[in-house]
Amino acid sequence: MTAHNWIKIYNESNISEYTATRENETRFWQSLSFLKSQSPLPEALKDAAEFGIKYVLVAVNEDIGPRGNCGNGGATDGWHAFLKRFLNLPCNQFLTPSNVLLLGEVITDDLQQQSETLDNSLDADLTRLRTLCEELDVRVSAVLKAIFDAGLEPIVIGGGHNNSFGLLQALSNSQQKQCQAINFDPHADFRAIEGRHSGNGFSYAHHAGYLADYHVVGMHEQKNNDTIIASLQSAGFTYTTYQDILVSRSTSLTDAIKVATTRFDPNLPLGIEVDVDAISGMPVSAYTNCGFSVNDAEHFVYLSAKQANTHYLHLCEAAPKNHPQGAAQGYIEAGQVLSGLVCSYLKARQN
Ligand SMILES: N=CN[C@@H](CCC(=O)O)C(=O)O
Repeated sequence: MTAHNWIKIYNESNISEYTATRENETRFWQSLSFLKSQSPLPEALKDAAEFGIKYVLVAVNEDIGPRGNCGNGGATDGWHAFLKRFLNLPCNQFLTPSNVLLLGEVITDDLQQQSETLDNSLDADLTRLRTLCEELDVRVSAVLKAIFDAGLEPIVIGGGHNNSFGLLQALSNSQQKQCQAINFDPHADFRAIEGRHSGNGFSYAHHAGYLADYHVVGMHEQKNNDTIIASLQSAGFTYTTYQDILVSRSTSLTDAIKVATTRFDPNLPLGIEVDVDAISGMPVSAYTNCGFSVNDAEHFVYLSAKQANTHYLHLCEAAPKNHPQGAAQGYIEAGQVLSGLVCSYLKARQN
């Protein structure tokens, strides 16, 4: 199976349910490009790059990873909330996404379907969820490698943080180099090599030799056990805690980001990771009201994306249906936040 088998490529008909028009304004959906070529994905992406495309929006609609991590479902829907908002933003002098390709979705439907009846409180079902997550890794990695090989920057939205593994594997294989990642997240996602899930994307990437350096911004002191912290430290990786930034205020968010950006090797590729469960009140797999603000997250993305060696943005774990006030509110808020983060990335990369 190749990358082409694992992608559902969008055209206008896939977004018509989300879009509206307004007189005298051009909206983002009217400025974005679709992949029109009949060629296999790798060639079609290279053609798109030649036509001036720089950024690629791609979805991974799944919640197998968070459920395989003994957590809640719902991360299947972040992408749809994002589209509803992002596609209808007005193009203007601040931002017009004319070099952005709306590629589509990594195919997950069959895996999601197989996972539907699995109960993560039962050992056998948990093992099966982790096996399905491994199958998903293969697809994410294949599609993302084709994007990186074409010299394009993916913006990956949806699903659990498990997909950091496929992203880092793809980037490392494409560049033939180890990678670095900066992660805005209360969780280090450096759990044991115990079967794939959303809590061990970075430990697996390190174990497999894809991750050379890693810094977690806003790691929460009460959301990581001793084994996770010890494993992170023995890998030589670092963190700045939520408590450092927002409780004792012994450092600022800006300085916490600079710990990584000043230390990281400019010759190695960098991935920007945001688990939106870092943000207070977000509808996510693991809800918190003790987190960062939306504009903190936007600042994280903006400042990190200013690094010349940045290769991707990954926004994961949004689960609109888990909003305490219901799905409708969850869609509105997830859509706004994910759109704000993508715009912060594009603005940082384009200026
Ligand atoms: N990517 C998230 N990782 C968290 C999950 C927390 C939760 O679902 O409650 C972790 O492993 O701790």
